[in-house]
Amino acid sequence: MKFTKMQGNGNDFIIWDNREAKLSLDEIQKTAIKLCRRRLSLGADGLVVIDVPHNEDSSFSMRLFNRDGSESSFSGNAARCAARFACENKIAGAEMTFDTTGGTIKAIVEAPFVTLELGELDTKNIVLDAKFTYMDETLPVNYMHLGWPKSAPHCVVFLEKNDWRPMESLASFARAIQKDKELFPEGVNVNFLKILDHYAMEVYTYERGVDDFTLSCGSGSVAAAVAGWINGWCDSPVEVYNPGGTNIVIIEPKDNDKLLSVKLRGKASLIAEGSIFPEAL
Ligand SMILES: N[C@H](CCC[C@H](N)C(=O)O)C(=O)O
Repeated sequence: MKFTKMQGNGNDFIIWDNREAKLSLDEIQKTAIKLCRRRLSLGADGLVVIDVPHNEDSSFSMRLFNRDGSESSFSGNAARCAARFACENKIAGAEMTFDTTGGTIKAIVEAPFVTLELGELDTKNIVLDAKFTYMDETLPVNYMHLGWPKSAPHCVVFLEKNDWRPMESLASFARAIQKDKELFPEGVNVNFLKILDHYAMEVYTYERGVDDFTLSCGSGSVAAAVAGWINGWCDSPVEVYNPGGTNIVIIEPKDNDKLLSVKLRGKASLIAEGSIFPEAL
């Protein structure tokens, strides 16, 4: 079994081209769980599966399976990696359209950078002015779903710029939010956001399906930038600093700010390609 390893700002993925091998969904989910184990196997935050396109204008389709085998409908960093993989392997040109579980998107590859055109986000579906309380502490939160038509849930938690609490305490807060099955029946990615200035923010994402902080989350960066923009704290383009690198989020309002056209730009780096031995599985 041949693989490619890639990373987008430290969010690392194993890329599996399923166009010929045609593993079943069940086999793919089992493979994701086995291969993503750190130290025991290849190790990654998720497995990206490339397959034949579903639409005439698309060059390929992609799906992302988290390290616990669950599927996410939308991933910014994984989509950038998929686009660069497709370009390097001549599955698509440098400007391409491809299908994701969260809808058909466009990408432009200027290696190692990739810009994704993610389509339009309807602001009426974003929950503003919410709060979440855990262990006697209440923090302001916003939540939204990203991906069209199937979407991934994101919660943005606002921290003060000088809030330097340990990551373990943020992790406990994130897990408490994830446990709220009434608000988030499908689980949720929790993004902690600190506004640095009008064009820059710091974001740490505790990811659903990984059950840990990743070094970067592309969709989390989009959710945080959109929340910052909607609350009037930042303007586009927003530089989102994740521990693993920087994502740029470009937001263009349309129809009296009812719709936001969103682009995500960042690195998608090639690490290695090779064969997986049966013992890795
Ligand atoms: N890290 C990814 C998101 C993975 C999504 C996932 N954890 C979920 O929604 O289940 C990103 O760059 O957007």
